Amino acid sequence: MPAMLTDVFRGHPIHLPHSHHQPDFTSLRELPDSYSWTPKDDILFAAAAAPSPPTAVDETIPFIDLDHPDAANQIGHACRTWGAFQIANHGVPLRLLQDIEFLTGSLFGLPVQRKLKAARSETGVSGYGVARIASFFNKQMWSEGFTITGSPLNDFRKLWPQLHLNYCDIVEEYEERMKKLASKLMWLALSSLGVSEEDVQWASLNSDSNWAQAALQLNHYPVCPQPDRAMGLAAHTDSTLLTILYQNNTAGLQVFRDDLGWVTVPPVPGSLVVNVGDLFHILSNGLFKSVLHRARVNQTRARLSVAFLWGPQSDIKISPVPKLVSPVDTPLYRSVTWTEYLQTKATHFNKALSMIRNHKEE
Ligand SMILES: C=C1C[C@]23C[C@@]1(O)CC[C@H]2[C@@]12CCC[C@@](C)(C(=O)O1)[C@H]2[C@@H]3C(=O)O
Ligand SMILES: O=C(O)CCC(=O)C(=O)O
Ligand SMILES: [Fe+2]
Repeated sequence: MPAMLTDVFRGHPIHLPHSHHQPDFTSLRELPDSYSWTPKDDILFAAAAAPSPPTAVDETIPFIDLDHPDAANQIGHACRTWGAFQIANHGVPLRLLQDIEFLTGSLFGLPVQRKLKAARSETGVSGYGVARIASFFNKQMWSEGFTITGSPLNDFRKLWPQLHLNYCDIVEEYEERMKKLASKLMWLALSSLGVSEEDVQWASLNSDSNWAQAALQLNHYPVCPQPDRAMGLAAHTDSTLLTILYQNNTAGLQVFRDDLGWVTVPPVPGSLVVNVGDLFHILSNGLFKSVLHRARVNQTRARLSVAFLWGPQSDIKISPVPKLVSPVDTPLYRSVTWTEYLQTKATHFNKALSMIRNHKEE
């Protein structure tokens, strides 16, 4: 049995530079110093868009209708240029999106003491706590999270002694739908590069995606007294093949483009955001860009998001598709399993990709 996502951080306990306790966000009228970010705490904190012509002001990630006959090429283009896009006609029922949003709101609305009953351990993946990347920053993020890997039954029983089974059903249905959608999106994106199932042996063995696994990350960004100085979730790329993100009707997600700076992804009710993760960047031999993104907060509305983080089972080695590597070149990256990559990231954070890059012989 290959190691599961649940075990990846056994040897990589999280060490937070600040107090481990979640504050009671609702009682704070002023941003405590430990939550006040400056460019010193994150070099890209204030990276504004470069002065640009007026037409570029509203530029944001592409919005793609999956029923459009040219959807595959549009997805491929978005993966190469932005590393992110939004989708409509994705087939996930609106009712299910509303259910997962309700579940998320209800979870974070519980009293802190109850949430802490399901606190994530230092070496664990699942449960309530701050994002794992918190250990790489001196300042704290204005958010709380809940990660689900495998069955949420044990944790949910602690959170909702009465209603946990209903909530487990919602998570199960959501993950089922997301798995199918993620696999569809991956093949659409690869087909735009002329890559088909025969070219990716490990993925084509099983058409029902039994080679994949996922984590669900629920995020809550409470209303913030001084949003300009706060950071909801600091800039990062996801380690996944693909991440499918649902955001409630409150802006906050931003993606980074070298030429544009931070660009806001406007919430479009009923649509989903798709991010290219580091493993897809590796698989595509660097053609698809894993998108640097972050979440900002605001003064009037709490924000919720649900990220479906999707990648291969832990025994699968990901390496650049041979078809995408020129015969005279070496592949850009060495092969790596998701577990190995997550462990590299747990130590080296945003340098993880460069750690597994093949460097040209001089
Ligand atoms: C599968 C995973 C991806 C993730 C680490 C994790 O084991 C579970 C949580 C995921 C998450 C969600 C918030 C942002 C992120 C960088 C983090 O700290 O935890 C991602 C991780 C990732 O993609 O590397
Ligand atoms: O809340 C968001 O919009 C981003 C969340 C995110 O990036 C993540 O959970 O990995
Ligand atoms: Fe993310």
